[in-house]
Amino acid sequence: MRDAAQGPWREYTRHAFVEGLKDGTLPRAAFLHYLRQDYVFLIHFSRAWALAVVKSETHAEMLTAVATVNALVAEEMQLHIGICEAAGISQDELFATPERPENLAYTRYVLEAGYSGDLLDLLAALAPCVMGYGEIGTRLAAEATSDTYRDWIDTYAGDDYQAACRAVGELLDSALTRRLGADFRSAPRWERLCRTFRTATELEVNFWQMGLTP
Ligand SMILES: Cc1ncc(C[n+]2csc(CCO)c2C)c(N)n1
Repeated sequence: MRDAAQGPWREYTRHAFVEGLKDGTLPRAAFLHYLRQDYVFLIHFSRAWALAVVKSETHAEMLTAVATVNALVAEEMQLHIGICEAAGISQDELFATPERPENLAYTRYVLEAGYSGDLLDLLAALAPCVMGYGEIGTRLAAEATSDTYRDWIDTYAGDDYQAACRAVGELLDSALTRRLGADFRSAPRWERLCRTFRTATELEVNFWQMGLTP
């Protein structure tokens, strides 16, 4: 799926916003604006992962989906609350953040992929978010030249997050095999799933771009 999204994948994982996290040149105002939007994003993303529980067909699928819902609500949203609180942005303010159109487009696209499709359609739309941050985290942990955004980088480079990426990868592989067979890349649906993955990747690029314009 990533190979089919080549150009956008590179724009996503090497966006100017990401490079600014790496060398510490990203303005603090842009980072806080991004975090506030991302908090709203995570609310809707949690809903999409809850929909993955609904669309599961096995206990193993349910387990991974429900673990992701919990990680999102209990840990990742908590990270944003903590960083914003330290910057003087209260939780009430955070919750009341007006949603930017780039944010709305992305999360509702993912939810719609799940509403109108099955677990595969939903996972194809969810995967770029999970895997992209995994790639960005490991690269920045190795290449960062500043400690300004070290906490953020360490969250995504850390063992817990990397293990979550592997679990989602295994869920995607097994869900594909179960529904389309071991040779799922030759199935008629494969191309469309790759297109969904690519569109979600493009929406990630727009999200970074939104981050640069508070
Ligand atoms: C725009 C945007 N894209 C991806 C992530 C990362 N992320 C979103 S949900 C989740 C947990 C597993 O799905 C992770 C790591 C983010 N925070 N904001």
